[in-house]
Amino acid sequence: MTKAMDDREFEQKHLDKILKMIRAKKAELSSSIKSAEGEAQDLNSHFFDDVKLDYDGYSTSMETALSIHQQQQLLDERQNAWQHAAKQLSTVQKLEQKPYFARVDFKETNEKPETIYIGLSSFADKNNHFLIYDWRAPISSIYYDGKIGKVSYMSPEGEITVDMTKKRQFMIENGKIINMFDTNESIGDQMLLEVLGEKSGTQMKSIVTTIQREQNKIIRNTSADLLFVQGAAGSGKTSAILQRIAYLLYRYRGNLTSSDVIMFSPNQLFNDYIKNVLPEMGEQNMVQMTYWQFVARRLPGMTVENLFDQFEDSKADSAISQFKDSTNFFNLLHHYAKHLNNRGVIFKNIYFRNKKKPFFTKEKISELYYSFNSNYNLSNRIDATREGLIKSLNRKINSETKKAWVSDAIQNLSQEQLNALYDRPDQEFESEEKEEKFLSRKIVVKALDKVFQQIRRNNFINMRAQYLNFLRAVPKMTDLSKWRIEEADWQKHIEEVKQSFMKHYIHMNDVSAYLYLYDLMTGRHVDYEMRYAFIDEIQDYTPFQLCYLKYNFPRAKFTMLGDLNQAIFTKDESRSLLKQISGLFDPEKTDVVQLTKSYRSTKQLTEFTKQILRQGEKIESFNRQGPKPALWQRSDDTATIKVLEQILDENTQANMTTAIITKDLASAKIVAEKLKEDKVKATLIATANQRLVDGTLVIPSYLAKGLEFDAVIMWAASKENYHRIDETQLVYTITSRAMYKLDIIYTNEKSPLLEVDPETYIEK
Ligand SMILES: Nc1ncnc2c1ncn2[C@@H]1O[C@H](COP(=O)(O)OP(=O)(O)OP(=O)(O)O)[C@@H](O)[C@H]1O
Repeated sequence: MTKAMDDREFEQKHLDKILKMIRAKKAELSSSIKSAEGEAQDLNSHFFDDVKLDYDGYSTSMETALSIHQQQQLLDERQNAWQHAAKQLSTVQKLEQKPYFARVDFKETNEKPETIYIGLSSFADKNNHFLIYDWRAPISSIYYDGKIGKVSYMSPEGEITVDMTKKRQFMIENGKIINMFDTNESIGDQMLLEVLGEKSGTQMKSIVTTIQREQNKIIRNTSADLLFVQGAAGSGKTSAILQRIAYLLYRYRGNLTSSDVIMFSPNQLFNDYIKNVLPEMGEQNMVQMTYWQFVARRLPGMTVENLFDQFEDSKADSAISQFKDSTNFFNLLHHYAKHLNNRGVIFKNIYFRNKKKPFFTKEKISELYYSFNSNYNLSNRIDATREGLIKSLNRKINSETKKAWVSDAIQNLSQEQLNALYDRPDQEFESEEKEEKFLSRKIVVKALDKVFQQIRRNNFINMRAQYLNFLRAVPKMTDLSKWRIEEADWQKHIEEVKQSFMKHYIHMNDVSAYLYLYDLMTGRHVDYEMRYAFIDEIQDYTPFQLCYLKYNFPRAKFTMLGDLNQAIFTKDESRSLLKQISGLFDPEKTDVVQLTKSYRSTKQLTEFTKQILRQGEKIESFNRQGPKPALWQRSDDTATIKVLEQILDENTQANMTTAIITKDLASAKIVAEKLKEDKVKATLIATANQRLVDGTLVIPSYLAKGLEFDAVIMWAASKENYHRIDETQLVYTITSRAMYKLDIIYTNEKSPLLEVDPETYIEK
């Protein structure tokens, strides 16, 4: 028998032994869950038998309350035991499918040699001896980090160096080892090749078995306040974030829960794409949001410019936008708000019934607001004003009850409405006059609730006018010519903002500033609880937005990941992003990591796509083989559709999912329509709220962010369609979505942005 066979046999035996123990544990847990369930049911059905009921008068007596409480506690304990066992069972069930994926042998100085196995979670025998180590345990780090020989890892007691003598990887299916490799590399290419060779699906997968060394650094970083990751398309940024969240939840278990972690992602489609990764690793998903959701939920009365409009709005790269997106603009707002402490807050009248005569005039509100001491800050001022207004509101109740509308209202009440006003059905009054007084007061208080709510919600501040006032003040606070902005253009811009406000519409480059001004004026409480904030696809955020997120989550540690080469909304502005935001964090606590290797695509595809970039030379390809990209030039639309259908046919035969990526939504609709006419099955993804499905998709570029497909067809890649230099990032984003096969179709001349070494593609 060869040594390899020997080893394999040995490992299979070990696996069988572990599996046996796992199954025994599973049976044990299942039965204890059953009995816990039974007991809880029993308790529940006898709940009131055991509780001493003693209803005396209106309130439950102390003894009854205590008895209910005790019974409840008993139930809760059972419930907890049950929950704990159920969680354990689900872990064990996962382990049963794949107990572990690696083994490392190592020796610590002056200690005996050790062998450990690493899996998705830990598993111990009755004596608490670990048979499987969680991949996030300190010692597991050596599997990801080191080559054979001396290697260090961080333990809770500090750095420990060991001598690693073996590193073995397993592929296990249905209790059988189907493949195993001994490797000297951090993670052997062989294993990675196997994993990457698997077909894509509508759901992202965890990379826990093959985390790369550089990725591991991101995952296990606990020191940085700002961890900034710049990584090529497909270098595993998104994968690393999700693994990092799982790691942090493990590392700080008991202190950190998934609700203390928030992740901002490019769109809803993407959220859907990644939603299974954490649950597969046995963790709960974090709070997930898009920036649009984050701001729009606070402005229910306004329409906030959406992704679609933002993409189609070509003015986005003007000098004015650049200025409004900058940290300078953020700081200007702060200054402006400070000056409001002395004067300048714009108020609104508050009305009640009479639409002509205000209930509280704006002059009176202003007088109240500025009557407070000048060392008040803005938020105290607003609180005091609110209180003052509520006091005067209460004072007005009496005089209001004497008005004619109140007695009219009482006359017109139905018996049912009347009954609802009394405190008790049998309420008695000394006289009719007293009863009328009581009812009048009730009616007035109810009607004034609207006014009360307006005060409570700070609706006496004229926010829109205030924001416009700020924009008007900008030229006095800063020299706009430094931003290449003419005064007249600025005035025109203000007028445009005003017009859109009148239509209750707000642009993306106003919304954060608008909310920030509101927050500064009202002292809205920011979220001190959030401990970790993750921002994926950072290149599509403006410096202003990042400042605003930092302001909203002052205690959170930030992880920002992105590829400045894929900036499809902010375009070239993104280059200065890191510089602009680095000022927000302590430089000592800022770590910047670069990921240069692309794992998504085959060597042929990466070699092609990286040339599209002006600075793409840093991107390394991973040695996985596939066909070269194909360029299809055809003379007219009929011919391009024919080619499209031919490629789809080939891809489907080869069992590949294909995304046809168009520049915008309009052309995606046209393509989908044409395919439908020809009875070719394809799903149009028109909004981010749709679901990803198997089969062929037609999708506009800005919704394809962060996703990947076996095969991509770039539609209408002509010069006419893509010619601006700032569309480079867009073309790169589209083409880098492909894992295995890329076809590019166009009529007439091809886009100059696709001018690359002809050796790297084939023309068909
Ligand atoms: N260490 C790894 N082991 C196995 N697969 C990996 C690894 N790293 C990345 N991948 C795979 O590479 C692909 C790209 O990863 P991911 O989407 O995380 O990259 P990204 O950097 O976020 O890409 P983009 O910026 O283009 O959206 C995924 O299929 C992922 O599973």
